[in-house]
Amino acid sequence: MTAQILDGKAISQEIVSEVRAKVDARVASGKRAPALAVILVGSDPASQVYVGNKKRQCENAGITSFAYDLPADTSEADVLKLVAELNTRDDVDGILVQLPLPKHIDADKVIELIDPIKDVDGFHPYNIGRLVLKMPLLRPCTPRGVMTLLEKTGIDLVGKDAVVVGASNIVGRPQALELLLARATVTVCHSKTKDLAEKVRGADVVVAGVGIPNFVKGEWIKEGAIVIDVGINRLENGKLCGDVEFDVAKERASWITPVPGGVGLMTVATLMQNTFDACVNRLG
Ligand SMILES: NC(=O)C1=CN([C@@H]2O[C@H](COP(=O)(O)OP(=O)(O)OC[C@H]3O[C@@H](n4cnc5c(N)ncnc54)[C@H](OP(=O)(O)O)[C@@H]3O)[C@@H](O)[C@H]2O)C=CC1
Ligand SMILES: Nc1nc(=O)c2c([nH]1)NC[C@@H]1CN(c3ccc(C(=O)N[C@@H](CCC(=O)O)C(=O)O)cc3)C=[N+]21
Ligand SMILES: [Mg+2]
Repeated sequence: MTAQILDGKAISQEIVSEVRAKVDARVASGKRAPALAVILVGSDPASQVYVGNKKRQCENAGITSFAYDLPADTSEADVLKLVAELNTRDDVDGILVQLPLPKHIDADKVIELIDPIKDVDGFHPYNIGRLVLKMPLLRPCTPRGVMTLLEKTGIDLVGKDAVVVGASNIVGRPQALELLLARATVTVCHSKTKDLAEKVRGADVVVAGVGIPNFVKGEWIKEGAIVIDVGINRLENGKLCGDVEFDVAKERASWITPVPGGVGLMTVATLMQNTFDACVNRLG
């Protein structure tokens, strides 16, 4: 079987247009547009690309964005002070602190200070806890974006065997919780997992978020499986590639996401949805 491509570019544009329509209706009713504050500490080139994409999609969605580009040597105390101030500002609905932060700043401490109602990344323990307890509020963007892609296949996830490769706080763990909420049977794999190939071979749905190019071999993919590649790896030749051996996997999968043009774009589009939702949650 040759896979159909799950087109993150087209689907993310659809999502942003839907948010735009809701923002326009909101503004037409006399309310203000949603607003997102984005904090970037330092000048990591990949982070600059992602933050640039976020600002551009805010414009497309009609969402106001406030950029806080801080030098790499900004103290932890100053970042915490900024978050505390943004928590109190009535004209800010969403707060996003771009990760990774420089080593001298404790990211967990910064995330925990964000008011959960403004936590559009969905990383705060409160929002993760809500997802665990089957009552999600603001859901992490990447896994929520993956669920949107899975919906677009039209395939019912109920009772399907899903394997998540990677168990990080921002990708693998919340992805497993999302799939469980959708009533799939979920296996979460990580660096200590035995017989990874065998686990992937049994999967109807594979989500890979590891950070190693071509780590998931195409030959492991079950005929007809859905393959979602969250990995973003930059090769020495400057090209981006995912965690899945795409060319081989696409000959076995029913659906597959490309890199670039897949999950990354959905992450940013989902951030627009979360920012709209956070605004409505706060202000109606
Ligand atoms: N498309 C998007 O929007 C996003 C993409 N990404 C990309 O996704 C990838 C993962 O990111 P992130 O989750 O932050 O990465 P982390 O490094 O935080 O986590 C990687 C996970 O992969 C696991 N892992 C590492 N080596 C192996 C191995 N040999 N076998 C099985 N599992 C392994 C780790 O296991 P252990 O827990 O045991 O350490 C860990 O759980 C990266 O390429 C990143 O760039 C990230 C965020 C958003
Ligand atoms: N607080 C926080 N929230 C995040 O959501 C967050 C983060 N920190 N740190 C880093 C990861 C990674 N991430 C991506 C965003 C956009 C693309 C993206 O736009 N990708 C495009 C192109 C990227 C390119 O050209 O480099 C694509 O895949 O086609 C990828 C990855 C968000 N993350
Ligand atoms: Mg990480």
